[in-house]
Amino acid sequence: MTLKLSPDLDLETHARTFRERGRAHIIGLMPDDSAAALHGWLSSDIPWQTNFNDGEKGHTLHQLQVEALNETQRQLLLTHISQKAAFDFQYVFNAYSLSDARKQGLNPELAVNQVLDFVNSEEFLALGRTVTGRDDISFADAQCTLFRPGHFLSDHSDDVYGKSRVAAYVINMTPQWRPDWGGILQFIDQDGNISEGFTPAFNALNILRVPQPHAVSYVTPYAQGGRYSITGWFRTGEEQ
Ligand SMILES: O=C(O)CCC(=O)C(=O)O
Ligand SMILES: [Fe+2]
Repeated sequence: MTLKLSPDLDLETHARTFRERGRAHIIGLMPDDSAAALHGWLSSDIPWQTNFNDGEKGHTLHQLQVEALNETQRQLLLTHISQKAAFDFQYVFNAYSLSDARKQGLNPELAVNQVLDFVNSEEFLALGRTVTGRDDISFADAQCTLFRPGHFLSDHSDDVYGKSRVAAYVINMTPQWRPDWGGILQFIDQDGNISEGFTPAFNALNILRVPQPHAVSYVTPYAQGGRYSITGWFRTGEEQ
């Protein structure tokens, strides 16, 4: 199954919205069969890791390491993360980096790996160039993410020195979600208000200009089913 874009996307309208607001929300990104295939890969065989940060430093726990924690250790880790989140940039969520897996030759048998080729296909990069108005976009990196209850990503702007990020993209692959379950992609204005929020959706693409303050709100304990996405950045220069 090769993933495709829907043939009838109105990219000029999204480009105008992006110019005006610094972001765009594109529904019906792929034909139904592509969306169903991607959803199948995301909800079955991914070796999810747990990503969290301690200040500037990112940490990744592999599934076996998470399973090896006893209840006390798990609670200590979560308490530590919550305490840091009160005052500092903080995140915790499940992820599987397609870019790192490709570089390291990991799990070559997984069908989901081909999503990295999809986001680097001429048609997906052309979509990114048209919507952002930036012809110099040359590649995209990608990771699968899964936010479950207790996961969040606090206020940040995606602007990392040396990464040449033009815009972030988030392919929403969550079949069922309610806005009051949390996990909202929130845009934070100068007064600290939420100027816009995108609720997890199915087969929709968010594109957001870098830099701009945004966050993924805390996923409540009663959220069902998981918030699945493919996330990455449209970037310039040599692929790295
Ligand atoms: O998952 C999302 O909606 C946004 C993720 C994000 O902001 C990031 O990974 O930097
Ligand atoms: Fe971000």
